[in-house]
Amino acid sequence: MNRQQPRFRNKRGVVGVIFREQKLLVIRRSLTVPAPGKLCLPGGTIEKGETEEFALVREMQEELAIDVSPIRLCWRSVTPWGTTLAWWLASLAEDKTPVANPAEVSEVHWMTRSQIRSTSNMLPSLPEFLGASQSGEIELDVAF
Ligand SMILES: Nc1nc2c([nH]c(=O)n2[C@H]2C[C@H](O)[C@@H](COP(=O)(O)OP(=O)(O)OP(=O)(O)O)O2)c(=O)[nH]1
Repeated sequence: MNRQQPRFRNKRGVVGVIFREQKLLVIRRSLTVPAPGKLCLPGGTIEKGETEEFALVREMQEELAIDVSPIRLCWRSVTPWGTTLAWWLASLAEDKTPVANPAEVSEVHWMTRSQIRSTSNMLPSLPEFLGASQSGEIELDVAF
């Protein structure tokens, strides 16, 4: 048979790393999306043809109704299910308040490292991110 193998392409995601007063913007996923109720950072799938920065800005708008400015990529990781994630530092104007889009997000919090550590039910990438930033593998622009 002369049929081409379908080309396997892993899903790609982008994650927003956004600080305010040395606290990290964290969300809890809604009950109607994959990984319902898990704590994680805001983000989502990079659509075909999008740059990472464009997907970042779009996802922050969709999930939290905020306009963020991408600063720089700070980490790349791969989930246990094969999604590659681009973690982008981004800034948010001080007078802007994230508002959860309930279709995707059930809670929004600004959290310290220890507050996140003492919370349960999170995506595995979140403690991995904390560990990598603590070990110096990830360089952040704030004390966290
Ligand atoms: N948003 C987000 N996704 C994460 C994190 N860690 C992690 O492994 N993921 C995974 C879960 C999904 O497999 C993938 C994309 O996230 P998602 O579930 O929010 O996006 P989605 O596919 O529903 O796409 P979309 O509708 O939001 O565009 O990345 C994280 O901290 N934040």
